Amino acid sequence: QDAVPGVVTTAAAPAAARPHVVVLATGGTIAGAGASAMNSATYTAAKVPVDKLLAGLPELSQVARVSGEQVFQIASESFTNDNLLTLARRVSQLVKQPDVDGIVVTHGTDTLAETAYFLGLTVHTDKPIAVVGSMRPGTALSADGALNLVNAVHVAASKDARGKGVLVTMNDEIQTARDVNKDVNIQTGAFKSQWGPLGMVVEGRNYWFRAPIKRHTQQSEFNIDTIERLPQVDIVYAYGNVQPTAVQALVAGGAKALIHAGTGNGSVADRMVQPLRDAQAQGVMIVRSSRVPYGFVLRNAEQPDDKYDWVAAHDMRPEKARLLTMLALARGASTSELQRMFWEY
Ligand SMILES: NC(=O)CC[C@H](N)C(=O)O
Repeated sequence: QDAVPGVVTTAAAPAAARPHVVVLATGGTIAGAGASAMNSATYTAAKVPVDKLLAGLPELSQVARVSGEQVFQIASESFTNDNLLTLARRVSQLVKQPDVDGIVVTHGTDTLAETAYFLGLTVHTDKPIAVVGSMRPGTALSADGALNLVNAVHVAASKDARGKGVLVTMNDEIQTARDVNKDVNIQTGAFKSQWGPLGMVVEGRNYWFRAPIKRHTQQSEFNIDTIERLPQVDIVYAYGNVQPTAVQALVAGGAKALIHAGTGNGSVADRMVQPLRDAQAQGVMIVRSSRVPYGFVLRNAEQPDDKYDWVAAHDMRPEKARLLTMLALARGASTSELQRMFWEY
């Protein structure tokens, strides 16, 4: 066993032949605990430490040599840009180690898809990175975390998962980080992609049906090893009777870009167009996304993006559009470069 402080090795010897998977724990419901087995929705997230999580799953040792590190112990709605940078840097360090074959990140489900997309944009590796959470705490009846975690370790340990970027293993499905989102907030089948999962993992075997087509990991122009900080990018939500108050406050608060979570095909209320253009005149980039979860935003549909020099977020949800825009601005990208990135990533 490796005598690294804070690292627990749960696999039994002879482990050398098995792939080595590092589980980076960040909190969430997969580390949650409730008062009784009936508490499937009322419980405290981010309670159980990673060594206890791994020790409770002897099945893991059949899959891989597993070590665990507690990176954070938080609910994922509280994730900050600093958390993203810290986590991505640690993943990047680990994947460079020849003795590491794959990475699992355990995460609260609320912003799991954001973190997974960020890792896929910034970590350069062909080693599998599986991000996983659960919808029920381990103390609940029909808790889903145990199998989700075993599946994540299996995928992270798999040669056939190499080169497929960051994957999300929830509810027996293997999803690509780019496409997947939490679309249901109370059932175990919570993670969906409008373009469909890449495959499934069942009883320790991966069944693949397709591969990601968009740029990620090794083909990405972003690299966590060279990113020092992320610029402030905020989201403004569209709704009936919306007023420019939020736009003005966010610009005054230092936003370098605004993601407009528009109605329909990224439409913008007539009274919001000038406030957004005023923000832009102060150097704030404007990105048009949609609050509608499925479909995608087209350039120059609903608003004249060419004329205004606005960017269309394609099929990226506002919260994921924020991540790509931060990374683009950190590289000093122009609006046309950011538009290219929305087509490519
Ligand atoms: N199912 C969950 O993980 C939700 C718990 C918590 N809100 C989080 O995202 O961390």
